[in-house]
Amino acid sequence: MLLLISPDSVEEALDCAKAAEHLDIVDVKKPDEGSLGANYPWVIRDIRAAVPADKPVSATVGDVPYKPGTVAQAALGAAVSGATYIKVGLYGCTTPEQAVEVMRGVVRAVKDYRPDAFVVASGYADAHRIGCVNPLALPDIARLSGSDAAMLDTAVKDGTRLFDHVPPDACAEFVRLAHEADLLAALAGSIKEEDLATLTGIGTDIVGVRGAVCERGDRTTGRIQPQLVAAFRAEMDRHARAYAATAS
Ligand SMILES: O=C[C@H](O)COP(=O)(O)O
Repeated sequence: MLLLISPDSVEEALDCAKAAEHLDIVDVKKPDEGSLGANYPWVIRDIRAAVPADKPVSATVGDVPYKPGTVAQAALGAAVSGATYIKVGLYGCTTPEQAVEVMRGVVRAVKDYRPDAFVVASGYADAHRIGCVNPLALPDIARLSGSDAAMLDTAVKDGTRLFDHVPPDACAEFVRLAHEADLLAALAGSIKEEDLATLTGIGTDIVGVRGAVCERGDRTTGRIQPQLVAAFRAEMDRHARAYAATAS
């Protein structure tokens, strides 16, 4: 399982860089603009310059509206700024058809510019609270649009977590559907260390985290702490070993 960590600034990205050996993807975000809030192009560029070259930089395009042209242009902006993982939160899409249309535009805009870029179609585990597409529709949306991964996060950061909205069995189905479609499955949403056994067991490919590696567990007022990133990774590795031992 890969570990994706979401800093909100160059300063936090530098703290991520101190823990670079423990993480896999640095995900640029602006949490005060929403769960998948988009940051400025120059922040993406500066973070790309600040973290080791072998660590991919991801950028969120935002909790986007159903405006395919606007979103495609924004996604290209993230790619031009140096991100190679482009994440789109399909917040304003109320049907799978709308979501596929948005993601097709993103895939074309990004891959015309950079064919090896990795496009992530993200939905929300708590979609019922905001009226967007069903979480289990995401793998099909990603497949039909030519995206590379399907992801779930939570839209409302109020202390509720991924499994409060999409229980482990349904997350397992999400991962199964993603794998059946040859996609990576990414899961996030106030994930804590205690969730790692389940996430490992269901075959999650990428776990996305912010709050759990911030001081006081506070994704808004706390800053990412390199030692918390290292501790989180150690737990991931422990569960990976335990799972491999039981599987063999
Ligand atoms: O992409 C992952 C998110 O940044 C998750 O943030 P969170 O762990 O605070 O919910």
